[in-house]
Amino acid sequence: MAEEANPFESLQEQVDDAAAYLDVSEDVIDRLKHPQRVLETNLSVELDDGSLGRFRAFRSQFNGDRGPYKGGIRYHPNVSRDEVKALSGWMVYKSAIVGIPYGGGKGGIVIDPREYSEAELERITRAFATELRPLIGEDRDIPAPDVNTGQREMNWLKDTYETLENTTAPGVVTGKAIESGGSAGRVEATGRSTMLTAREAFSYLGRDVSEATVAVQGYGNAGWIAANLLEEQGATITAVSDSSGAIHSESGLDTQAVRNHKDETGSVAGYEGAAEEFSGEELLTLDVDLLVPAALENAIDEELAREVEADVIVEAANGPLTPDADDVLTEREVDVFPDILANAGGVTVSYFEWVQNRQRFYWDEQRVNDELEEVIVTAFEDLTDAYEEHDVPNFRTAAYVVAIDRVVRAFEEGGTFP
Ligand SMILES: NC(=O)C1=CN([C@@H]2O[C@H](COP(=O)(O)OP(=O)(O)OC[C@H]3O[C@@H](n4cnc5c(N)ncnc54)[C@H](OP(=O)(O)O)[C@@H]3O)[C@@H](O)[C@H]2O)C=CC1
Ligand SMILES: O=C(O)CCC(=O)C(=O)O
Repeated sequence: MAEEANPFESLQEQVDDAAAYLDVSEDVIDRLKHPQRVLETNLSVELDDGSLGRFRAFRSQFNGDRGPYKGGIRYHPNVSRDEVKALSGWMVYKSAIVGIPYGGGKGGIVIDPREYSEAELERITRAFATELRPLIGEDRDIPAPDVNTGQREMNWLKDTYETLENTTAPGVVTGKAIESGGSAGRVEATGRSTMLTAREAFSYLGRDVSEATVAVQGYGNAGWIAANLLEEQGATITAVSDSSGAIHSESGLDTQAVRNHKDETGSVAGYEGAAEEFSGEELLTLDVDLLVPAALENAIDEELAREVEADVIVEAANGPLTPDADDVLTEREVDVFPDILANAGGVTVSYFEWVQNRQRFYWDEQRVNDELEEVIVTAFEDLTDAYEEHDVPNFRTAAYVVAIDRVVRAFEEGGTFP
């Protein structure tokens, strides 16, 4: 089996690919390929049985030229220093392409949260918040949810920070519950931008997403909402998967009923409305119009890319394609619309949440969704304009051309120190 791609090297390759189309010096590009700083820490937390749990945790602050570091916190056994570095770099270019005033950061704890009680997870999260406290702040670095974290963890982070700082600072994290200062529409935002990107992509390609058949890998926050909103657009969701495997129905799955089944049983497997079940990997090579990877990095490598049958890929996950897979799909003329645009709804509505927190003035869901749509449609146009203007091989490189140019301009116009 081929060696797993290192996501940090993937990010660096993506930056280099786009830099070839920009008139920017090598040292400035090099600066855009390395994080500013990475916190690595070991959390010591008492477990329910009285033993001492030890957990490695990271926070990478990649680049702050366009604003405070911003990005989620992931709980997963595969979290690593290089994964967090890559994810924080992707945040830089994501914020830039949608034009929101943030840099990029990302954090994570090496943990399988399913093995711990809620009380243990709270102590672990509060221990991490204590380590993060000197680095984060409403104008410094603003965490948010990612894989296996959500409103609950964000509330604990905020509460710990505010207690230690003896202040109120709701904008120190986003993705909070509404009662703790969260924004309407944040839970749905990542899936919503995926749907909007797919809608714009199909229209750009002279097609209609309402007529598309769709397969979605991953049925968590990003995947299930994307599936649900695409179904609402009229698309037929023929297959979805989670870590237990994939379910399939040629006539279309009822996404809400699948969600209810997963809430009750823990997985999509066993959903009675499915005609058949197969491995999660098989879902990625189904003959569908649209494939939405919404799980983890490196879902599609070079070998699998040769077997992809979808016409269009819209990336809800961060980094689901290895650079080699990207090359194969470009050669095979499969249109890939990149993560830094397609899942940018999460950070965009996080930005709206932060604005609302700073103003202590809250918007209704319609306003959030309308503003999000405008941001994504504008960014999509910026991306396709760059695709047409530069002789780039694919939409990912076009997105990076736009994003890198914006970060470089902020750096150069902001001046260098000393
Ligand atoms: N949450 C957010 O706001 C944002 C998330 N993202 C990105 O979206 C992706 C998903 O995150 P999110 O939805 O938040 O995370 P969740 O933890 O909510 O969901 C992750 C989903 O992926 C599934 N999964 C894991 N491994 C596999 C696999 N091998 N095959 C199929 N499915 C698998 C999980 O299965 P199971 O349920 O069985 O565990 C789960 O359904 C990540 O790349 C994340 O960085 C991007 C922007 C914002
Ligand atoms: O909402 C945010 O700030 C960031 C979400 C995130 O981690 C991501 O976009 O990958």
